[in-house]
Amino acid sequence: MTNPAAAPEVALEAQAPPAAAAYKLAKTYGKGETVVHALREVSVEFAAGEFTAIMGPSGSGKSTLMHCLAGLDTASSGNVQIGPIPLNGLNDKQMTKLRRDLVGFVFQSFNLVPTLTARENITLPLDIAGKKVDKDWMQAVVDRLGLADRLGHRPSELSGGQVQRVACARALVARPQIIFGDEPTGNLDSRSSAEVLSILRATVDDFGQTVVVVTHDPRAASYADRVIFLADGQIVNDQRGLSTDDIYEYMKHLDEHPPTQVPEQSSETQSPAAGRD
Ligand SMILES: Nc1ncnc2c1ncn2[C@@H]1O[C@H](COP(=O)(O)OP(=O)(O)OP(=O)(O)O)[C@@H](O)[C@H]1O
Repeated sequence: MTNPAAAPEVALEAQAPPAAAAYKLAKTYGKGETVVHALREVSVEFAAGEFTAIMGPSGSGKSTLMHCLAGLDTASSGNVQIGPIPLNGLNDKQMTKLRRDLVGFVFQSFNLVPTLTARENITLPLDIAGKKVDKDWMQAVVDRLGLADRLGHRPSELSGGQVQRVACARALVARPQIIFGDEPTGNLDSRSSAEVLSILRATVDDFGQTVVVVTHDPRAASYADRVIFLADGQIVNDQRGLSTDDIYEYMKHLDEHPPTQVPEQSSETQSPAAGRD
């Protein structure tokens, strides 16, 4: 017999809004003969609690897409939503507040403040925003990342791996709607890189966090639940459960069938999974 208590949960899950989404997002640079279509009406939704990697050849529009999604850049047309909030029409002040309240960032260079302790670095975004730190949550994050006995140290007194973990804790402690990573492992050796990716993976698995990273590295992308491939400003593939080899093979395929072979324009030419449905 069906458990009647389970039904509402399923219904709620089906209706859960995406953590972030782009609808028909276009970005062009320049005009006339020199025009560059960095994004060609890209539509994509990022489900809450999922880890997505964005891949594609150099110049395919990965960073542009991520920057528009994170409210760091504005598109030429189309819409972006963070949670239920459309970014269109927000002024600079509102955009800054939205980034501060709803978005976490983990960048290639981890941008810790050298004169502050690990604890102060972790709480800095909340302190700037004048918000109270949720002590229990901070403790849970710090414990999970193995930083409990390092909170009084400055970045120069921490190992490279610990610096990365502090940067991840800082992104997590404000409980953002979504964490964006721009090549978060770009400068790291393979061990440190695996550590950052495991942390991001754990934030999704243990805390239900939503994570979206741009990466060139098939191994890094294999930590994700879902991989979106861009070519020539369009989503050309969107799949879940890919191995490093699958991702490597598809990237090779994109190199052998360069972006000029992707048809011009519009959401109809994208992977069905990329559309707003
Ligand atoms: N400020 C800009 N002015 C002109 N063209 C730009 C500008 N920023 C990006 N572009 C162009 O837009 C396209 C997409 O760039 P984007 O940086 O998003 O690609 P990417 O996939 O992140 O590349 P990479 O992997 O090399 O970092 C490229 O053709 C790039 O040259």
